[in-house]
Amino acid sequence: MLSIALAGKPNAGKSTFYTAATMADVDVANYPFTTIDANRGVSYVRTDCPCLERDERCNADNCEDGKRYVPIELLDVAGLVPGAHEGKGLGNQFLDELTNADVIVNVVDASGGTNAKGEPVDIGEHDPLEDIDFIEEEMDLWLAGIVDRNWESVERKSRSPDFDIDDVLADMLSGFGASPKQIATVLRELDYPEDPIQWEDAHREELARLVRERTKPIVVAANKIDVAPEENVERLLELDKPVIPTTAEGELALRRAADNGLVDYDPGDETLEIGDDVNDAQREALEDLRETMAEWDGTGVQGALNHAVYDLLEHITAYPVEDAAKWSDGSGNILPDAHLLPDGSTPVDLAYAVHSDIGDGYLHAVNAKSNREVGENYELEEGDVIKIVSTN
Ligand SMILES: Nc1nc2c(ncn2[C@@H]2O[C@H](COP(=O)(O)OP(=O)(O)OP(=O)(O)O)[C@@H](O)[C@H]2O)c(=O)[nH]1
Repeated sequence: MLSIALAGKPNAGKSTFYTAATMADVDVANYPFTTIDANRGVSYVRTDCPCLERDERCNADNCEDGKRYVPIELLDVAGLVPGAHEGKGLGNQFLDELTNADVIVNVVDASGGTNAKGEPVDIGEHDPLEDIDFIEEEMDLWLAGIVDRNWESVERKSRSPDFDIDDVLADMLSGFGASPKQIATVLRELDYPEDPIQWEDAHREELARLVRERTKPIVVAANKIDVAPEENVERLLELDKPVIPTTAEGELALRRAADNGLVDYDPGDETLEIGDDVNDAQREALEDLRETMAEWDGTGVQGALNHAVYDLLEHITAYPVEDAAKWSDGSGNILPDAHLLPDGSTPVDLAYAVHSDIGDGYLHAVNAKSNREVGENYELEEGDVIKIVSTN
């Protein structure tokens, strides 16, 4: 399962974001990994279910009237502070945890109510723009430290006649989630001496930066938009980086209210409907929230997760079925499964995602929307419904 890590300074709102995003509703509570442990849970990205193209909505557990929720893993990486790579705060432990993630949501307190160390201050007192870069810098320095500590071994290996720097670095950085292909791309971008003995610190630092950029893309959640000065949010949005305005507290309140039947709201909706059973104070709070959502296109919590998976990681959602006419599995369940796959994936990749042991049992695939057979090199599109025909 794809893994998204929430990172950011203490008090930025990570735990609130995490609690809201992993809050199981009735349908998803049966999911086996809903709570893995305190900081690791299941959340969802939202997409349009292909059942919207049919007369009837599907009966999948994770489809709410055509709003399809596809599981991902969410990690809450508690308070990272500047200097973490030198062991400040809880330091390296958290950086270690980030290595398990495919993509990072950097939760920033856009209200300026949290200072550089993560302590609460008056709203507007701290400039949130100062909080943007430090996660990248901490990760870069930390990774550069790992490269540095391993460099003697690279130098040693370079004396072997079949030394290949791509292989040695891919091996060293695989624990960070870097694939051999990514390492090869990074090395093409990097200007470096042939002989590892001649590498300087600047080469290793640049290597670390490029590897981090490729393997850990970051989206900023400009959080606390319900109280943030608008100007702060606007300045964050002007950055040359992906930024999604969020109110984690608003999302949490809405999920709880929806659970209690007080509002009609599904995660990712841009607005909410207030029911009749609310008291005056609740109505006022919900109306305020509705105004904030109207200004920023929703609470942004679902938007940040979606941006991480669909835009930064460039994934698509594909739906394997056994019956191409009914779009169902063998027991008649319509569109029972949804798989997130990297853009450019083929039916063969989907077959492997469904049955990792398919081996060479793959025969062919049918696009259930067009009812046509598609070749092995067909590139899957968002929302494709595919029947895979195999020998097993
Ligand atoms: N107004 C407002 N407050 C928020 C929002 N999100 C979180 N908060 C508040 O900010 C404070 C800190 O939130 P947490 O979720 O505990 O922050 P954290 O980043 O997990 O902090 P650590 O656990 O210390 O790393 C709490 O009082 C939250 O209620 C938001 O969207 N709006």
